[in-house]
Amino acid sequence: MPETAEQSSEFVGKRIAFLGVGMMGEALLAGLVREGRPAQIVVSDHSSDRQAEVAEKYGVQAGSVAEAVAGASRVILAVKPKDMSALLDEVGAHLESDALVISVAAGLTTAYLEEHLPAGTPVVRVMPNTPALVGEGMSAVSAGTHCEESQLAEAQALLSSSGKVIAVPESQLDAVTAISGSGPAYVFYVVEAMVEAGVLLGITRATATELVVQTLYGAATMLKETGDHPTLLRERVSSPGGTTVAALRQLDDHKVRAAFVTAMEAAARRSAELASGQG
Ligand SMILES: NC(=O)C1=CN([C@@H]2O[C@H](COP(=O)(O)OP(=O)(O)OC[C@H]3O[C@@H](n4cnc5c(N)ncnc54)[C@H](OP(=O)(O)O)[C@@H]3O)[C@@H](O)[C@H]2O)C=CC1
Ligand SMILES: O=C(O)[C@@H]1CCC=N1
Repeated sequence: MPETAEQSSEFVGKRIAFLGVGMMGEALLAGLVREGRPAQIVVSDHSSDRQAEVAEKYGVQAGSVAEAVAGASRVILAVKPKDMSALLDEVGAHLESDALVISVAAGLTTAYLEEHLPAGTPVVRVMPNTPALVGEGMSAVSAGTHCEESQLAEAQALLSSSGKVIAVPESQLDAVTAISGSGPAYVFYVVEAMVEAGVLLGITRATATELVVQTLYGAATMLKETGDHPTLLRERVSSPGGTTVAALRQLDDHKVRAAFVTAMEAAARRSAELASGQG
């Protein structure tokens, strides 16, 4: 792996290895690069095309898993759960003794990660989400058995480059996955539906998209900035006998609220299944 003078001296001890730079790996990488740390980062991906594309786009180094892990003080694992066991075997063979391992894989517990890594390895399990790509991510972290407070804080600091970070008990991470991990997909699904409806009502797709996206952004900003309860905010939109109540009655008749609950229960269940190796 080619090294610049800068990378071979002062930055080596702080090197961050990204193993797997698909959707989620790239989203987190983008935050660190925005923070101005590209010289510290080495990426590795199964797909050599993808690895080269990401390395070029963000101006970071690229190499094999062994090259990325050797000399890295932080190792971020962002492969699919089904690929994790093979990756952990490879990582374990090259891991520095004081390296912190951070996994973003859905479902896979800190106990699972610890079991597949050298004894005593400090691990942090994270559930991030893709808005990290634009610095508006939401990550929840839990520490493994050998992870000290300072190492959890280090992981939180690293993730804060791509958005908000909270620490939760690991028992809550399946629920977190159902809420904020998968959450962006529910929002995009609602956007698709609203745009389709707008087109049906005779608005061009471009205009409908602009209307929907800004409405979503405005509503999210109101929720965040006012701190008001969503019920109160919804009631303020709903004039007596008006258009909004007519629409909301249809959503209730179609059991949309209940559908969200059962959908999110399914996501949490699936996260727990991934932990027990079912898939
Ligand atoms: N996407 C999301 O919204 C979120 C994803 N996550 C978690 O993030 C992880 C990654 O998901 P996502 O980014 O969507 O998946 P992607 O498939 O987009 O990315 C994973 C990448 O890792 C590569 N890979 C597989 N095995 C290895 C290996 N041994 N060494 C190096 N690279 C490897 C894959 O290559 P190839 O395809 O060639 O195998 C692929 O490019 C998952 O565990 C997921 O649960 C968590 C929160 C949100
Ligand atoms: O769908 C998944 O399994 C991953 C985890 C959360 C979001 N995407």
